[in-house]
Amino acid sequence: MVYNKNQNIDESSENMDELAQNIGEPVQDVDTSAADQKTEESGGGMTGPESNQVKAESESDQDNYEDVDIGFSFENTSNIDVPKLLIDQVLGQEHAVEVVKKAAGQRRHIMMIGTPGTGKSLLAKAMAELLPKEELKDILVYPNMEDLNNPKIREVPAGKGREIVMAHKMEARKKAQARNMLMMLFVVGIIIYSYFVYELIWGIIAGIMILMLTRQFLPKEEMMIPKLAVSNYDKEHAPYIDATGAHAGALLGDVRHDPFQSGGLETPAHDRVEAGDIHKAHKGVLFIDEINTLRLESQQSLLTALQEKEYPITGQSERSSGALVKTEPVPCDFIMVSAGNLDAVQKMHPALRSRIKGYGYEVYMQDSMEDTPENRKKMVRFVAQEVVRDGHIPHFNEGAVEEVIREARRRAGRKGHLTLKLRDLGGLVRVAGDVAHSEGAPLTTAEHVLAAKRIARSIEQQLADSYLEHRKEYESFLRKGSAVGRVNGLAVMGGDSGIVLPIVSEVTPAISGAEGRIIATGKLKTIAKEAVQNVSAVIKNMTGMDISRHDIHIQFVGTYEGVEGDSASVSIATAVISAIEKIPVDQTVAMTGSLSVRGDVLPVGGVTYKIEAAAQAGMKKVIIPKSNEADVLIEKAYKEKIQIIPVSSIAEVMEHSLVGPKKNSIIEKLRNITKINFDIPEVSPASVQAKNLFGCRN
Ligand SMILES: Nc1ncnc2c1ncn2[C@@H]1O[C@H](COP(=O)(O)OP(=O)(O)OP(=O)(O)O)[C@@H](O)[C@H]1O
Repeated sequence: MVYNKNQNIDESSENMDELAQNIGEPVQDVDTSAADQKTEESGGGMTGPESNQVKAESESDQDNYEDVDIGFSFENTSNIDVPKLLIDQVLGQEHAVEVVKKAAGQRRHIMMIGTPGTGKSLLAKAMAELLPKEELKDILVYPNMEDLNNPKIREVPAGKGREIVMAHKMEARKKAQARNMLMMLFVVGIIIYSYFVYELIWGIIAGIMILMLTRQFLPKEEMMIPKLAVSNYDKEHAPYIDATGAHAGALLGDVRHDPFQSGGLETPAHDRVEAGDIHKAHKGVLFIDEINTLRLESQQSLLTALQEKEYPITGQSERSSGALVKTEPVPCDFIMVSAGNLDAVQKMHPALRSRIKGYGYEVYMQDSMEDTPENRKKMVRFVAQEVVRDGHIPHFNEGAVEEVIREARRRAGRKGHLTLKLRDLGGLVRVAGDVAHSEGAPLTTAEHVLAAKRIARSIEQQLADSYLEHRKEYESFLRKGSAVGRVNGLAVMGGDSGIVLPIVSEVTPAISGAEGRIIATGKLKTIAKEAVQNVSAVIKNMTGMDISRHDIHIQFVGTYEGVEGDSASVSIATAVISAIEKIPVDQTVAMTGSLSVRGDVLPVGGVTYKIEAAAQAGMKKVIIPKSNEADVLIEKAYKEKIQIIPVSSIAEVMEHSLVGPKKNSIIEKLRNITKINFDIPEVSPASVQAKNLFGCRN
């Protein structure tokens, strides 16, 4: 089934030619039609004999993008069975599922590393369902008459704690009632006696004083009632406690401050004890996302709790009366599921990491799965699950599910894969359902999903649109003609929104006698800075240009949020070479690619989003790394707007981006140096994933 997706395209890009103006750099109007014709003849911009074949292949890929063969027919997702157990609802994380099942049986800790929204907390919840309910316990805090500041702790079977507290309350009430009755009789006796022997007023005064003294000195039954610190009454399964971002008190337990402390109005110490997440997770699962954000002291205490399986509760604030109180050790035999990205591993307390390594499993979460009939079926089930979980939106018909799968392909960013960033995809399902619901439609259809795609745009996508509008309005990038030292680079924001990132270079003589410098501006972060250094190596070593007495300025225009990643290195190299050699760059071309120090163009992330951004911005051609070619899944309407040029080397980049006769000599130079190794080694999906995890975005 094919739907018209043209609604998604920003139509304003139609009139962009009128807007192109000279900004800062001298712009030359160059007739590029000859070059266009040449690229068309050579098979859509590719050079070499395999170009026609590649074109045919990419066409068939793009057709695949349109067709979604689920392999079976269904009326709507209400006909799809949703598994009862959460573990059976998890998609595409077979390894993690296996580990969770194993770890639940052996009570082992797990660390899950991977992209947000791929099911880490879902798996932790699923693990809690797998733990035996019979082992659950309640935890009671009792007063310790020998040392009131050291309350006693008792562990009882789940549900029993509530019964014990109720029994104590009943007992206390009965005792209090009997005592009060006796006291009343005594006081009435005194008043009557006074009335007859002395005067009534003395009897009333004596009665009030006796009542006050009794309140002060007689035992207070309420104070002896234990506190139910952890209750598992009526729990369907073992507890799942999410301690993400918890402060020390919430994580390890706390003792509340008592402003009265004495004089009969105080609250007994045991009654002020509050269990922490580690105690509430006793016999269950404690989930901590971004564990590295916990303070080091909290991580240390967590480690003690993991080792000892019990941890006393004390007041966390030194200035509180709660700090005087410390309970007996409180049981906390939980399974810890920690999660995060690679950063979490690096910044985590080494002893805690080593404990998990030694007594548990580490799992790397997948962020895409193969686009097979089996997995497409799972995607159908996913949509059904999300509809059921939401509980308010109408079920999806077959066409709507196909549209969701199409989007899953696009978001995967890898040929033949479906995304596993399912939280975001679930968001699309919910918005589509909301659209259908607001229209009163009985089922969610493909049109609702398409409408949802327009509505449910991430902040980054909206920001990217706003950038594009501003940049068009203020002509921050050119879309016509050519300019020296100016390149339309491409970047990704937030993982799913492409933007045009203009890069400008200028070469100026260095201060007399001083060594030339490379000055890059635009809030560059570590990898981007390194990329600039590598590019300078390419320029020095490969072109043989003498730049030792020149300063090379590289400016990333309008990058107020900073730049990270190395995928602009091809654009930087082009801008700098253009500036040094005074060869103009075709401004109808946008480009992305990582550059090796040998001049090879290496793959980058987010290539589909970048191409779409280039098309939306009005570019005519986009240069991408050849090894990313298979990842391109752009929507049909964009395909008609832009020509994709896959390249393997910097020489090819120059061929397709520089204009004018002077370009041939530089291309020749670059070709001679890079021809030794034109074949780029296949990049493993894992390395691209790792790169994404480390946040390489531009
Ligand atoms: N692999 C999956 N299978 C089925 N549903 C999933 C999967 N991954 C995510 N989801 C859906 O997305 C929701 C959010 O996922 P979850 O909170 O588990 O992600 P996460 O990896 O823990 O993300 P974060 O690190 O941001 O907390 C789940 O409740 C579920 O609806």
